[in-house]
Formats: sequence, C-alpha cells, structure tokens
Amino acid sequence: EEQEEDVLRDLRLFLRYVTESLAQDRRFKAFAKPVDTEEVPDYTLVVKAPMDLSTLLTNIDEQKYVTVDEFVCDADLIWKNALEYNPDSDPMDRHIRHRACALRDALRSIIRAELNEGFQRACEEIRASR
Ligand SMILES: O=C(C1CCC1)N1C[C@@H]2C[C@H]3C[C@@H](O)[C@@H](O)[C@]2(C1)O3
Repeated sequence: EEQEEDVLRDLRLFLRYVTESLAQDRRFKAFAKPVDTEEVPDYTLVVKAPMDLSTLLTNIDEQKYVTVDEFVCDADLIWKNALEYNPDSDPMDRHIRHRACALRDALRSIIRAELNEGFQRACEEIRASR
C-alpha cells in the first residue's frame, strides 16, 4: 500500500546516494560502465554475472531492489568480478585489485555510516510479505 511505496521510494533515494558517491570517486572510474566485451572478448567466458555502477543505477530505477542486501549482492559483483578477471601478479592486475578492494571497503563504509537499522528492517518486512 501507500506506506510501502513510501519506504521503497526512500530505499531508491538511499541506493542512488550510495551508488553516486562511489561513481564520483576517480579511483572507481574503471567500474563506472560495463566492461567492453568487444575490447575484452573472453570477459563473459570468465565472468558469469557482469556488473558496474551505471547498471546498478538502471536497476534502482527499474525498482529491482526491495532491500539494501539485494542491492549489496549486485554491488559486490563489481569488485568480485574484478578480482576474478584480474588475478595475475603483473602491476596492472595488482592495481585493479587494489581498486576493487577499495571499492569493497567504501561500499560497506558508506552503508554503515548512512543506513538506519529501523529503515532496513522496514524494507525486509516488505520483502518477507511479498
Ligand atoms: O576487469 C576489467 C575492469 C577493471 C575493473 C573492471 N577489465 C578487464 C580488462 C583487463 C584490464 C585491462 C584492459 O584490457 C581493460 O579492458 C580491462 C577492463 O582492465
């Protein structure tokens, strides 16, 4: 009902704030758009579930997420995929992995700093009721 749509609208605002905060950080520029599968033809052979910050924003607008945890599952794909596809000891891979770990930590830090636990519970109640 109305109150549920109010909660889910606030969730979308919160998730856009988190996503835009990450997208503004220059360290995370490589995570902003999908990996170009023409430039990297074996990418989809290695990475089964590609994800990036622009796709997170599209998912938010399409009302894919009812809880913060559902959003975090997709957001975690961004850094997990980067660790998986760039595992080597050469400097470029190590650089990407440092940025992937920085993204992992920034994501959790922003959420912990800004998420009200009562609001997260209200979202989980809606998910449980559907
Ligand atoms: O994994 C990624 C992105 C970095 C975080 C996400 N890519 C796979 C390719 C390997 C490496 C060098 C370039 O070939 C460039 O195309 C990519 C993009 O970086």
